[in-house]
Amino acid sequence: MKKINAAVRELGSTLHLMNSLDKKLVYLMLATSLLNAMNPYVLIIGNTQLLNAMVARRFNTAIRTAVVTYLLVIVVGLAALFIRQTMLISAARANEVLKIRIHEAWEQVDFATLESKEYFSTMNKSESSFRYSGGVRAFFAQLQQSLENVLEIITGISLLAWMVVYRITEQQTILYATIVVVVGLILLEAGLGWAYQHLTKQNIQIFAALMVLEKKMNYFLLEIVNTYSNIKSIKLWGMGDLIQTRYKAVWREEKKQNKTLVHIEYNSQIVAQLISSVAIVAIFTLVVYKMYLHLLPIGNINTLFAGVVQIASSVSLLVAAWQHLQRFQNQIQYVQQVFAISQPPRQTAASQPLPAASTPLVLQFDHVSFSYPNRGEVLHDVSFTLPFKGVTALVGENGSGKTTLVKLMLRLYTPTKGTIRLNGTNIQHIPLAEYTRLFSAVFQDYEVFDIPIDQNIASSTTIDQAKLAAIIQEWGLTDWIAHLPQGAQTPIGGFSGENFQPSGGQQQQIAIARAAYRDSRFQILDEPTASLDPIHELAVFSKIKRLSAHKPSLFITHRIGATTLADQVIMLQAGRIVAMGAADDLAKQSAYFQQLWESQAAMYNA
Ligand SMILES: Nc1ncnc2c1ncn2[C@@H]1O[C@H](COP(=O)(O)OP(=O)(O)OP(=O)(O)O)[C@@H](O)[C@H]1O
Repeated sequence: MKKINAAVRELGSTLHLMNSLDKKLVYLMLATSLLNAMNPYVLIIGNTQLLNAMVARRFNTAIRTAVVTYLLVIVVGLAALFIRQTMLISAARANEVLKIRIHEAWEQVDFATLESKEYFSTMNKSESSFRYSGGVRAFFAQLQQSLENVLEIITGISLLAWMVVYRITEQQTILYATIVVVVGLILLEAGLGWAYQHLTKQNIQIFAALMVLEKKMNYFLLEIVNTYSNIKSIKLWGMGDLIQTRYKAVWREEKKQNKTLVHIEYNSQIVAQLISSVAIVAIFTLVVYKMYLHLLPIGNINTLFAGVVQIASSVSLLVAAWQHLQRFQNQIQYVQQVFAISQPPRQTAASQPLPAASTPLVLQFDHVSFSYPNRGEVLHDVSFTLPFKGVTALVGENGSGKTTLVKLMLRLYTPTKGTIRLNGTNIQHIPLAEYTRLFSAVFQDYEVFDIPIDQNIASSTTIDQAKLAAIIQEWGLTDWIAHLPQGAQTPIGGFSGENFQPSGGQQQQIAIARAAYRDSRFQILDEPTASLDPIHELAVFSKIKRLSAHKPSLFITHRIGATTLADQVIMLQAGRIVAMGAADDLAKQSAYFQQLWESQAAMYNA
């Protein structure tokens, strides 16, 4: 029941979306279905009357019936054709309108609110869903076909049911035979209905799998062979076969899924034919038997034959149309998701202001745990207090959770358990943009963008030139920036055609300068010296110390020696805090600190 409710709700929301594209589409679809479903039965009933009149030798009535019937069929047929064509033309236009809306939704997405790259895969999927489902035109064509078939089946069954039930009580044998046939049919049809539903589910799953395969192919085409550094590695390391084999496997899988799809559609048709033919044979026998007993006029044999043929063909068409419609339903959800993400997030009533600029700030982790999706917990029940003052070093082995902890602090992720508070207020209740401005953070995977260097540093097109010059000077960027054709205004990368590619170390310097430029209250540096040479590394460490007099900082480091620059040290091991305090104290008290110190000292002495 829940599933049916969900399917009806989804269909309702798709119809709502379609209706917003063109209001007359739904009416055109209803009118076409109604007229098309009417026509076969006008013909069947007209022919039956004609036959009955001929058998009774009432020729004038027969001629009148024939003229009225065929005129009606022609008029209804032409009207249905005209309305259907109008519907398809409107649907084609609505399809373009929907595409434009999807692109507008992409345009409106506020990048700052996105949490993962999943959104971009939703964007891709919303495009592919069009290719796979055939778009608005296909949706209305299938919906109209389904509705028409349902109406035809209902009318056909009503006619047959009438013939079965008519004068049923006049003979005991026909009464019992009818009861037995109807009960048997209900049971059999329930079983066949279940089998059909199962096949439809498989059909939809294959389409979902095909979309995943498409995403993999896109990954290959857009992210692997479209990146020069990858092609370079493929050539240098002779990895062509290795990578290509992997993607040939995707093609193979796609071929396999398509074959299964053909198989399922074939089986669905068999089940559908069984659904209609078993019932038809049983009812046919009953009705012919009634005619033999003179309980029905012989002319009605036409209604019987034609009704049966009509139901059988409607069931077969409905099977195909229904499965298409279900696929469409399944895929249009990506479009709905894109629309949902492009809506501006609603401000919660519980939104709390930041503490006043002069108030000292304290961040408090209270029993915080975190798991990445599809992964076990990587941080376990972490509690500590971090005042925004002095220099804090966060130390731990690879994968111990240092970066994750900092990302939670910055609200790039939300804790799966526990709470992070700023001066007592849950940070989730503070408006995100205001909260984020408290920090300037540089990560290992720092990003510089295809815009001029000065805008990269200022994170804006409005630049305080004096401040910029001081920071460039202070952080040692002057040497190489001075040699560029447009100095600090030189754009980075190929987007602007300049194609200036800063080295890894230069990119990191830009990222650090960006952090220094921002008037934040706290500075976070994730492994700030990882790609710097020893001379720059030493300079950065001593500057962190100097700058921290004005701006409190937290830096993540593997270099245990660098902890001597910090006022306090937090040590993480396998997602738990194992020690916290001044470096001198930890050197005496923490076995883990001593162990790291000794292993690194041995490495430098060697
Ligand atoms: N996006 C992600 N999805 C799944 N697991 C992740 C993700 N990012 C990190 N992890 C895992 O979480 C654990 C902690 O990673 P994290 O990057 O926080 O460690 P770290 O201490 O900063 O490591 P390193 O010193 O190597 O940078 C690791 O086991 C890592 O593999």
